[in-house]
Amino acid sequence: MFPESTTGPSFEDCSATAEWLLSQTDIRPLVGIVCGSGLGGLAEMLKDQKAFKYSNIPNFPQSTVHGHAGMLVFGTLKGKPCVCMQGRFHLYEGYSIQKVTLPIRIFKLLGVKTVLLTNAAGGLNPDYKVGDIMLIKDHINIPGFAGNNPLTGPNEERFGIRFPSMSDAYDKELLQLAKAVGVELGYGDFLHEGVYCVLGGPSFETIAECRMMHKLGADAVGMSTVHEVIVARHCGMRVLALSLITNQAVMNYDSQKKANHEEVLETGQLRAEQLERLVTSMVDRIEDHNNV
Ligand SMILES: O=P(O)(O)O[C@H]1O[C@H](CO)[C@@H](O)[C@H]1O
Ligand SMILES: Nc1nc2[nH]cnc2c(=O)[nH]1
Repeated sequence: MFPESTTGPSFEDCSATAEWLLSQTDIRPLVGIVCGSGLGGLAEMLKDQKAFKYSNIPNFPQSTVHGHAGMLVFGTLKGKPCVCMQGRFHLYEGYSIQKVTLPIRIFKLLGVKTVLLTNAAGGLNPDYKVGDIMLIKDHINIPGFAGNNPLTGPNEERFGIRFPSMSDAYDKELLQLAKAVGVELGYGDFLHEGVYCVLGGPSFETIAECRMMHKLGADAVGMSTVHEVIVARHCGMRVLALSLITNQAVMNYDSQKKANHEEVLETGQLRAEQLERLVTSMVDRIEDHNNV
């Protein structure tokens, strides 16, 4: 028997939420977008919007973090039906890891095929500058090392298999496409491909932890995304994820710098337009791409 804390919302709970949402809108989304800290402006690009406050959606958690508005927005982007989370959930908010990732399963039940995840992250790679964009090619799941994985508990076969692979978590074709689109948009100078490391937060990292993560092969660090990727891959959706490098992780003992959420949100605002253009162009091309 699994302890209650690892059972999470049931398939029936997820279905009830998805059915409720589908009864409220005619939009049948194929792309699901998650906005990172300070990146909620992405949702405003959707046309013909139908927006739901998280507090009005059955079984949905509430956003508690500044920079995460707490709205689920349906609409079209370049004519493509999308659903966008303006605000995600994090482990440090006190939600179970199953609750943090519940919206991803709801995406699946809404009919989403491709998930586009964004986040704000600290740069560990010394070549990265504040404002750079990193396309995520792989991750290091530190909470997962300690058994905190969103698939812990009885496996729900209606979503996926017990032991999904993660070596193919980040869709290679979508990564190539994102790189090409980034270069077309003139972002080549500040676009990277790298490894994202997730921690539980909410405290930022120590200097020793930053050095360790960099030595382990991580290029950026954050407190989200990876759990969503695992759940999305478990139920067979394709994933593209990107980090906006909102601050440089502190790696030296003589540095006076301190990571802070205000800088994270400010950098989000600074790069909002470019990020919106990248996401819009990707959504525009994803369907063409899927049809190949
Ligand atoms: O990953 P997102 O949701 O963008 O948020 C990032 O920004 C917050 C810290 O400033 C943390 O929640 C971190 O994970
Ligand atoms: N853990 C972590 N999350 C972030 N989110 C944005 N910047 C950072 C950072 O430096 N560290």
